[in-house]
This record gives sequence, structure tokens and C-alpha cells, in this order.
Amino acid sequence: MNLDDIRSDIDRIDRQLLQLLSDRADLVHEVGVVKKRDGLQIYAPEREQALLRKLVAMNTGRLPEKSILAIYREIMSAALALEDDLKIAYLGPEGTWTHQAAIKKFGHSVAYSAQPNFSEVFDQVSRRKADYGVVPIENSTEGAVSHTLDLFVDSQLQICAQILMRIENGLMASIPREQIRTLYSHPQVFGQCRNWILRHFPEADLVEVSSTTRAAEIAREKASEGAAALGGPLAAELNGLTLLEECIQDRATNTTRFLVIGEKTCPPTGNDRTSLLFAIHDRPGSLVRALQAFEHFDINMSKIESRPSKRKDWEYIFYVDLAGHCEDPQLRESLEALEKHCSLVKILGSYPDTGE
Ligand SMILES: C=C(O[C@@H]1C=C(C(=O)O)C=C[C@H]1O)C(=O)O
Repeated sequence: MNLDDIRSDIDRIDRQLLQLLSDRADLVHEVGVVKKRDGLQIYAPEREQALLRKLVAMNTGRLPEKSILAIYREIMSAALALEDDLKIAYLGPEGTWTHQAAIKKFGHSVAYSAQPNFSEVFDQVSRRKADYGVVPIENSTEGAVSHTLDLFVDSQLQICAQILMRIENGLMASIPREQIRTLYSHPQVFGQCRNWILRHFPEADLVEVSSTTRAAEIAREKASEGAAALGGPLAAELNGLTLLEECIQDRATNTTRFLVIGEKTCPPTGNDRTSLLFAIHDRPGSLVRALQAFEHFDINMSKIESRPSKRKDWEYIFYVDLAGHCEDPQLRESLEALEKHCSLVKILGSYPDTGE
């Protein structure tokens, strides 16, 4: 076949694809009508998850899993945007890792709303100015994002999905490396790059700012004072900075887990994770007995964190992640057992235990 013949075949397939996409959008619209009638949420992370898994398993062609996921993310994003003016709040400005995680989950067709800090993200969703929020919860190198943990204590919002994202930070500036005197970044990123900073910039001042994109803005504005930023490539690109070095985090597999927060949690998918917080009575053995509630019902606990309660000095709140959905009978029973040892138990949500 010559080039013209092949291209005319591609044109024919594109016409079919377009028709199929349009037919698909009509069906998603029908689903939307039913959901609105029945008072259901338009966005269904459990359905998206199942669909993506099924598509990847069905795929026998030459496109890799990553491409199938990216293409379908955008197809679903476009369909969602037609149904509802879906708005997603995230920690801005544009280009932060949280923004990139939000796009990974919701695609490019929905609306995004940049917020100056995590509490504003919670606030926007609580006041229904945004439908969902995206917040980081923990990083595989630096650990918990404590501000996010604290915000869950007084919030009525629920977790409905998680996003796992590989974080590759870089050094960015508009000046040569030798002129750098001050490094700007988010505290989490300083923690992820601690050894690299000690090796390469032991003398530099480190200044914590609200986000990596804010750091990049300052690196642009204060270049003449020797400013540089640590963050993601998108923040560099949006601020016209040069990436002087890539992948500077101390661990190559540096990954952040982000949460999608909304008004409702997600129905069971068969592979779920449940997050909750609890406070124990101040007496000997309380924590052991609380945790035995999980062991007794054979529930796997994949994570535990503690934070000061902020109500009373030296009183703590524990955050745990459990395998399973809060509607699973076994998990329900273990939570009932847990309540006997606690002054507070709050389920933060159950959601698919995958990262797409
Ligand atoms: C179509 C649905 O609604 C939304 C759109 C989806 C899609 O485009 O496939 C999937 C899940 C939902 O976020 C559905 O729930 O089935």
C-alpha cells in the first residue's frame, strides 16, 4: 500500500471513531439523565475504575496500557464535562503536582479551580463551590502530609478515590547554577530532596512556600537575587524557567498518594481501601485493644499515623487505612468492636485501592 492509500484508511477509521465517540457520549448522557432523576452523583469512580481495568485486559493491539488509560481518561473527561459543570478544586497555582494529579484523574475537559492552600480546597467543596477536591495525603519518601490529615477531623467531606503519582522533582531557575543562593519549594519537596540539597547546595538558604508553582514564580521574579525553585517540569515550563537538573529526589520511585474528596464516598468495587480516624481513651492498653479489633476480624491495616488532637495537650488522633470497604460485613463488625475502645471513630471513606 502507498502512503495515500494508508492515509485514506486512517481517515475512514477516524470517521468511524468520531461517530462511535459521539454515540458513546449520547449513552453517557442517558446515564446522566437517570442519575439526575435518581439523585445520584454524575461522577462514578468505581465504574471508571472497572471500565479502565476491563479495557486494559481486553486490549490485544499494539497500544501500551499507559496509552489506553490516557486516551480513555480523556474520553470519560469529555463525557463528564457534557453532563455537569464539574469543577475540581486543587492546590494552585496551575502546574503544581496536585494539579497534575487532578488532571490524571479527571482529564482536561472538566473545569479546575486553583486554591491557595489545602483548607481552601476543603472549604470550596464543603460550600459546593467545587464538586470535588484533590489533596495530597502522603509521600513514599517524606511521609504524611499532616495538614491534610488535620483537616479531616472537622470536615464532613468523604474520600471517594485516590490517585498515585510518580513525583520527579527538578532544579529550575532562569540563572546559571553558580549564581543560585536561595532555593524555594514546598516543605514536602524539600523533604523528598534532602540528601541532594545537602550534597549540591549545602550553603543555600531554603525558603518554604505554599506550592511548587509558587516557588517557580518566585524563582522567575527574584532571579537577580539568586533564586531557584525545586518542583515539577510543568511549573518550570509555565514560568519560562530552565530545568537545570531533573530527578533530584532522593528515591527514584518517589510517589505521592492524593485523595479525591467529595460529598459522598464510593460504592464497593471488590478491591477497596477504607480510611478512618479514631481517638482512644487515656488508659493502659487502649491502643492495643483498639488495633486488636482489626486483627480479630482478619482486616489488614496498611497504614497508621498519629497527630495531636489539638483539643487537649498530649491527646492523639490515629489515622488508619484498612483493606476492604466499610459496607463489607467483616469490616463493619471490626469497626463496631473498635468503637468500644474509642472516644471517637470517624470513617473518612472507602474507595478503589488502585491509582488510576
Ligand atoms: C457513564 C457513567 O458516568 C460517568 C461517565 C463514565 C464514562 O464515560 O464511561 C463513567 C463513570 C462516570 O464517571 C456511568 O456511571 O456509567
